[in-house]
Amino acid sequence: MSTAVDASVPVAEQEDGAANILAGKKVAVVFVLGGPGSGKGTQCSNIVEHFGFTHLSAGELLRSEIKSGSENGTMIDSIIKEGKIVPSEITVKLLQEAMVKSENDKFLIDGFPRNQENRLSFENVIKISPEFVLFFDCSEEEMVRRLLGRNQGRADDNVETIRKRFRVFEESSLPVVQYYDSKGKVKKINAAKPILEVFEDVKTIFQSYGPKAA
Ligand SMILES: Nc1ncnc2c1ncn2[C@@H]1O[C@H](COP(=O)(O)OP(=O)(O)OP(=O)(O)O)[C@@H](O)[C@H]1O
Ligand SMILES: Nc1ccn([C@@H]2O[C@H](COP(=O)(O)O)[C@@H](O)[C@H]2O)c(=O)n1
Ligand SMILES: [Mg+2]
Repeated sequence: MSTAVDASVPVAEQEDGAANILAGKKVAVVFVLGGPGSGKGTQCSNIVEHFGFTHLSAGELLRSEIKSGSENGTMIDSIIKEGKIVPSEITVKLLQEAMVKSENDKFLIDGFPRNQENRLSFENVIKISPEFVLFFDCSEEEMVRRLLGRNQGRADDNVETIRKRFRVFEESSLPVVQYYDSKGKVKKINAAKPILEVFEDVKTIFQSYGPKAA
């Protein structure tokens, strides 16, 4: 049975970068951003393995919602195929449910916030400030090559939708990165290098979180 979500739970610690409380539990959040195909999911898997975070991909949660046959599934499906951004209340609710259900107290939130509406909705509902924002920087040319070679059967990995996703990334997601940069919270990674080299740089950033518990 899933735990009920109570958005009215008081949040005791709200300072920037501090651990916060979700449903009575102190949790730390890292937002993982970068263009489509920059390697967010790939590196999150490595971070989970080495540093014991729970990986929550907003895109995966939305794709699961489609597969579950939920009442919002058809709407989410058409938005994803258009490369657009799903209304924040849906995505934030899915993230909140996943966080409340998890036993972990440290989360990588991948592909979120995708726009300022996402950011404000998370701030207002979940009331947690990220420890930092991990930003994967990669050229569009390289990202297209990766997406077209991904072969995971994703409905949005086609040339037409990829073009739209890049436009949304530039117009809606980069301003979020700039917002967090102005707060000194962005840790930028050169994501154009091979996977293991990118992870060497990622490891340096996560060192203070210590190894995964045995
Ligand atoms: N540094 C890298 N060098 C070469 N290929 C990579 C690298 N990182 C990831 N890839 C490959 O590129 C593809 C996209 O990677 P991944 O799914 O991690 O990207 P993403 O940022 O999560 O994309 P999306 O936003 O579309 O979910 C995958 O096939 C992955 O194996
Ligand atoms: N915050 C988000 C995240 C994702 N989406 C939609 O899902 C698509 C796939 O996301 P990935 O991170 O897995 O690439 C994305 O293009 C959006 O359509 C969203 O709406 N909001
Ligand atoms: Mg991904």
